Amino acid sequence: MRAAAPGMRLTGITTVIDDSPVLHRLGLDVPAGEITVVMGPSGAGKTTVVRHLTGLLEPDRGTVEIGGRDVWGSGPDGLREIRNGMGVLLGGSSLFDSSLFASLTAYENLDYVLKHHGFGEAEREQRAMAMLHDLALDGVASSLPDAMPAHARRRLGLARALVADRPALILDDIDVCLDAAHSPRILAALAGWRERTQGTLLLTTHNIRLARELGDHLAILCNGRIITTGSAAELLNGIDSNEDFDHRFRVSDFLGPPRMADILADRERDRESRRGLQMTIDPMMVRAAIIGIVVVTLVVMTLTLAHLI
Ligand SMILES: Nc1ncnc2c1ncn2[C@@H]1O[C@H](COP(=O)(O)OP(=O)(O)OP(=O)(O)O)[C@@H](O)[C@H]1O
Repeated sequence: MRAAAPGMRLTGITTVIDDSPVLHRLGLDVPAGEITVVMGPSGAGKTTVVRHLTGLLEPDRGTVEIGGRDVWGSGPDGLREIRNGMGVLLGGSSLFDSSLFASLTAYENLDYVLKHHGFGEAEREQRAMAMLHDLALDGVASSLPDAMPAHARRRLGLARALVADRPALILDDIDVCLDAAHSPRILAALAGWRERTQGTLLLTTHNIRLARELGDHLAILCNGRIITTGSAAELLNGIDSNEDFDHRFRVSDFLGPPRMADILADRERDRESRRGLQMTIDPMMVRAAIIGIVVVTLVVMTLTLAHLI
């Protein structure tokens, strides 16, 4: 039987690390069975949100819920159960970040996860081999993670998160995997996971195209707060570059003083839109509006005078 996809919710999250505020009153809803993409500039707090959701870092204030369960109020056993229900890929490309066992080969790393989730031997072999193939890792099945190139190690981390078809998936900064040669396979593997589990996926990325193609929902995180949420397709419609992204979401407003280049670019855009507006005003319409105002004023004055007399 397929496990139900959990919703995720962060409420009023405030986090201070080394006396520096990182998140402040952050709220985020991740609907069950859908894909939510979190975007925002470097240092905005995306990884910190992931660490709260995955039970790695307790916030100073606020609550984190997964499937209605309080992640930080469930005790060690509860936390373990919640963690068992999710596949996780942490940011960064080091061995530690990818949650891989250094002493196990690529194949054994996947087999370990599958055994932990109670799969029988035949299904373990079938699933591990299929996942290695899907993510172009056949050639390194017998290699230890340390001996692999960083991009392959990263894909193995993703394979580990996907292989047991858990109903929740949290992927921090998968951009590292998304080189031109491998991104179609990665997107296909994610689509396969989604089809099989109908699960909930939260991912963080800087990749606008990926967010638009994959995301149902988009949340923009800036300076430790969610500043915008909505449909990923609608919010990212027509955005092709980081400059477009910054302009639409006014990201630079949240990062200290604005840059002169942005101000000059805004002025130019205003000038252009004024020019566009002037061209769309029809002189006949202006004349008709003035005549209408004069007629209405005369009628009102006549009625007022008649009333006074
Ligand atoms: N362990 C830590 N010690 C000190 N500061 C930290 C630590 N972890 C995070 N921070 C600080 O918290 C802020 C948010 O970091 P975080 O990694 O969550 O941002 P991010 O949005 O994921 O960035 P990126 O897109 O570059 O991965 C940054 O200013 C960072 O320096």
